Amino acid sequence: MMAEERQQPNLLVTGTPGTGKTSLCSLLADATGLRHINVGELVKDKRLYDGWDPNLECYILDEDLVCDELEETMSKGGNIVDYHSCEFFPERWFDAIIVLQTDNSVLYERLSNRGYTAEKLQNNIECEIFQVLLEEARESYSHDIIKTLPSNTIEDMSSNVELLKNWVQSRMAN
Ligand SMILES: Nc1ncnc2c1ncn2[C@@H]1O[C@H](COP(=O)(O)OP(=O)(O)OP(=O)(O)O)[C@@H](O)[C@H]1O
Repeated sequence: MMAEERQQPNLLVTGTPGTGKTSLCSLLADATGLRHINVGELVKDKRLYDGWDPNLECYILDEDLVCDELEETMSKGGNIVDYHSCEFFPERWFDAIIVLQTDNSVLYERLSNRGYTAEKLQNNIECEIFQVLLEEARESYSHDIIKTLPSNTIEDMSSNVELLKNWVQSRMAN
């Protein structure tokens, strides 16, 4: 289904682990009534994986299984998808791609608090320094639907929720 046939938009919120995707998506879902889809949780719950990566300490998701699982829901619209990758989703699913960005020192602090191994910590900090998720989004989606938002402070989180809530509402009014 093309974007214009959806009554409610689909958003993707992406960014390096720890930038605040889940926190933002959860608040935005409450504020808009849209459905929050945490892809990491979905993969675990429905076993949509293909093994475990011991280096990155995460499941290796099966992209085809994930896309098949989500197709019907996404075609109806009204979803906020939360995941630290974006290139394997069909381009037609999304009306907006939000890339959260966090300063290295702030991100380091957040990820250290999670008890990550040194290797995982370094991988994630490098991912943020090299803007891996933003590049991935730019390679996969039209640049005019991509928006970067800062996610350093609670004030950032509130203003991001407000901005995206307004965007969703104006989109639905049209
Ligand atoms: N804008 C922000 N200001 C201050 N703290 C934040 C902000 N965003 C998130 N946090 C905090 O940072 C931690 C990580 O947030 P969250 O789990 O939402 O990130 P995530 O990007 O979804 O991570 P992952 O990809 O690993 O699931 C949480 O403790 C959260 O409370």
